[in-house]
Amino acid sequence: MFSRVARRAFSTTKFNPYKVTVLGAGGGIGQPLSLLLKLNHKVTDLRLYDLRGAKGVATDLSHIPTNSVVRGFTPDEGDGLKEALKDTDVVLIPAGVPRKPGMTRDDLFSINAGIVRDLAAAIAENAPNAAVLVISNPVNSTVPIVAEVLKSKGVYNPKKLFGVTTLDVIRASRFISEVEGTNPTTEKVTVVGGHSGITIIPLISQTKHKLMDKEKREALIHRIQFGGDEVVKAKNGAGSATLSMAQAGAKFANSVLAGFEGERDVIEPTFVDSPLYKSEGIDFFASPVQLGPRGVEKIFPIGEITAEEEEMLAKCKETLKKNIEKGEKFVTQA
Ligand SMILES: NC(=O)C1=CN([C@@H]2O[C@H](COP(=O)(O)OP(=O)(O)OC[C@H]3O[C@@H](n4cnc5c(N)ncnc54)[C@H](O)[C@@H]3O)[C@@H](O)[C@H]2O)C=CC1
Ligand SMILES: O=C([O-])CC(=O)C(=O)O
Repeated sequence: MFSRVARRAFSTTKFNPYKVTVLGAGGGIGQPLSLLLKLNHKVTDLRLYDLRGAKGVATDLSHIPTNSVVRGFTPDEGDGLKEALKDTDVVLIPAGVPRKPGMTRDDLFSINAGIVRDLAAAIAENAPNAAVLVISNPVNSTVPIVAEVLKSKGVYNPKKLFGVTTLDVIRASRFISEVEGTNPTTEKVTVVGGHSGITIIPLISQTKHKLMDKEKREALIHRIQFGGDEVVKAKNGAGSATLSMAQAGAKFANSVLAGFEGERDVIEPTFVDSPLYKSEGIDFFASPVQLGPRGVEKIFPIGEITAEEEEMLAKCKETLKKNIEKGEKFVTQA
């Protein structure tokens, strides 16, 4: 028997029927990300796809008594990719290879570009209205690849394509709290630009710690920019960030769903098709974005920054432009 309170809670709980698909669900990020999505009450239909292992992960997660049905798909039985994508609302893509020590994210391009291109083509065909959240590196290039594929199929909606840069944002909160001895859960740092090394720009001048001394600030910025390397080095050949990335990906997906649900003031920095520096040939840029029922509602400019940050921005733009063009050309000049 339910108690009166429990019965009331049960009868008034509203479940929104969102379908979410993870491509690369059997991997280091895919598995914990799928677990976190299984725990998200906004998700009712969770589809997990991978070249291998997705069925086992799905069966395992299916025993958790949350509101979603979870199914696993692989290419060996029927058209698994098609079934995983059919009319889904949100697709997260952590498919692809991770770094080993000594590699840059750009070194992953030769393998991951083709993986992401082919998955984008399947999305265009089976879920043209889905929000696409790209995790696979190098994000600065894989997001433009997805855009070009969707354009070539006539289904590109710039309001629904996102490069997930949330890991930079959560790292920034954590690292600044370590430096300042504060509570990481209340630290907010706006991180703009892209997702690799010097293209990652944490705007410390816009935090409550803007008076931090120069040496401390420079070390903090460097740690945020190269936080990924810290994990790659510690894992010593076994891959890159997976658990913190799963948390970041699940957080961002939850914000996209909150936007779909019409929640107000859902703002997340993310790498999107952006007007901010288009006149300089930079088609994509990460800055705070308001999320809503149609995806991107509003892209905020980066606001007032210091001369030091202006310098970082100039360097970021140079690299970002090349990374974006590399991705675009991979599709358009194929
Ligand atoms: N955006 C970000 O902040 C971050 C991005 N990453 C990137 O995420 C990607 C995945 O990293 P991990 O999960 O650690 O790698 P992983 O190797 O553990 O998992 C990747 C999974 O993708 C699957 N896969 C490969 N090709 C596929 C295809 N065509 N279709 C479906 N699945 C496919 C593999 O079978 C594997 O299970 C890497 O490119 C990594 O650099 C990693 C951390 C942070
Ligand atoms: O460093 C990597 O290769 C993975 C990644 O993008 C990150 O941890 O930020």
